[in-house]
Amino acid sequence: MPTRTSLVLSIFFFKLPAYALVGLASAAFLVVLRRRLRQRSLRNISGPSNPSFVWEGHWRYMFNPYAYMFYEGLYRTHGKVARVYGFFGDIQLVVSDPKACNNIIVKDQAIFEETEVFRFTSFKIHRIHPLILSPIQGAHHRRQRRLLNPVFNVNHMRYLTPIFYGVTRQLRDKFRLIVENGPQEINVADWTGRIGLELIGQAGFGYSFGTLESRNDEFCRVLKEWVPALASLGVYRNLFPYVYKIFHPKILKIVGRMLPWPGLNHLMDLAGAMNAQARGVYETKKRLLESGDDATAKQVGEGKDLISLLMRASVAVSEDDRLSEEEVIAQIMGFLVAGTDTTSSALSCLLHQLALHPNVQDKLRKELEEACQDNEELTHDQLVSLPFLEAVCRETLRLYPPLPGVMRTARSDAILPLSAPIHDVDGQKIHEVFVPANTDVFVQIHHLNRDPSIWGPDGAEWKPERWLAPLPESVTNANIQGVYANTMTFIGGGRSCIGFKFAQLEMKVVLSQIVPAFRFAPIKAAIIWRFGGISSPSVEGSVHLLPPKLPIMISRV
Ligand code: HEM
Repeated sequence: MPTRTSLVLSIFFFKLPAYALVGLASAAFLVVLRRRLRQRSLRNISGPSNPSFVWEGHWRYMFNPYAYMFYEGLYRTHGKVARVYGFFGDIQLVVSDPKACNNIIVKDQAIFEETEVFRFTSFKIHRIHPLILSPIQGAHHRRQRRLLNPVFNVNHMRYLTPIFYGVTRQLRDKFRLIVENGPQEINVADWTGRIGLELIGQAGFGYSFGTLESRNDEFCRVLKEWVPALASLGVYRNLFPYVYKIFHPKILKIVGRMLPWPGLNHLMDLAGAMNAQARGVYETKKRLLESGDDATAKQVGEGKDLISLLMRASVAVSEDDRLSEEEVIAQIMGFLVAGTDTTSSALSCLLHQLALHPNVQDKLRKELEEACQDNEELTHDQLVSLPFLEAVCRETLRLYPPLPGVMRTARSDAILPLSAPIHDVDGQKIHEVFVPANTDVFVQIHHLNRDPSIWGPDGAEWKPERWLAPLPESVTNANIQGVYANTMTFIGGGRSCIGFKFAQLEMKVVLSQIVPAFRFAPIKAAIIWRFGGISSPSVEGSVHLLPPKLPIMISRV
């Protein structure tokens, strides 16, 4: 006969945990079943079969540096709305139909919100405060945008222009030294990474990272590795929202460190480095602002940088609207993540195209030389009025969007109208797609921006001249509601890129200084532009994708 104590012990140690496990498993099964039943209408959408039901579906192909091949195949075989599989057979949609994309990003933005996976993996991993780029939604997000908008307006861009020139002069001097004794091969991706960080440092935070003086190379690497490191977690990122809801972040941090999972450990190291850097910038700024106007005037950027403005503006508003210390640090981190690698990728790509198209390069050089006859450094207004410079930037950002896609989740049932009907798996025409609540959708900016039915049969070619004539009617008719040049490169709606004018100005200042001074030519090896999270170049056949490599010959003009 079992004693009373052994009975209690067996219930406590064996039966209760077993019941709890069975309970949890049954609850998870019911959740999955309910979702599958609700998603059954999506099975009619054309798409590849599920390579692994239980675990990762297509995520292995969608989030790796070779993802561009998968998306290309998907687009060619299944068209502008394709069904793919995620975690435990979850159905997701990859969309590049213009009307459907407008609905997701603008018209129904209240329904299609940032995915939980993005919110949790990106920022909670290091327990940083919610920031504009991440979990915050609704009123909280609008409040932060309200505070940030003025620091990104055109007037402020005029103030920032001289800061951009200061940094770019440093780059030009470096290039001059490199080509002193004749043409040289340089890794453009490395240099654009350095200048991208220094520009955001000085103009964004009034802080020099010293990347053009060969200081802080390590931090450039951290930023370049962040998005690929996130993508490398693959489908396992789906677990994060659940574990974060159940366990305390401190426990997760300790457990995360102990897990034999190099990808996660690496991501935590990167997040730690970014957090420390962002805190360092904040502390420096705070000290300077507290020491008064004289000290601020002497710092890099003379206190006109975005974060100084934000901190001052934040003091001036009511207590409820004020950004807390953690929120400002979060903004710094957000700008670092959102504004460095993206601009670096765009600039690299533009210089690559100029190297491949010497005629375009000459034409751009001529326009810049003529404009700079009286003054080597053009004002903001002069820069934005140069038609060919504008055309070259637009064409690059259209054809090679640094962020090739964004992800959203339908918070409630939604209907996606289509600009042209698609055929379901039975060959029936569909004019709209019913999207059940909790379905993830990927807006495929890369394919939308080069769609031949919008941009014409040469939509996939780099032709800056297309912007010098009126655009075809098909572009106007597509009515793309992105904030930039009939494209979704910076998306649209309430979550559009707040830094899109900043990014364009960076690109234009850099080009205005280096194109008249140097000639860029391709090397023999082919360059491949890969994307998983962010577009980045590498030499064809190269196994090492990080750091990105874009070798180009540079010589004096
Ligand atoms: C060529 C360069 C850039 C590109 C292509 C780009 C693209 C984008 C895209 C597509 C988004 C939306 C992401 C999503 O919703 O999932 C975004 C958001 C954002 N970007 Fe950019 N970006 C660029 C440069 C910058 C710069 C230079 C800054 C800051 C100085 C910046 C700050 C932000 C912020 C703060 C958000 C979040 C906005 C919000 O959630 O309200 N970006 N960007």
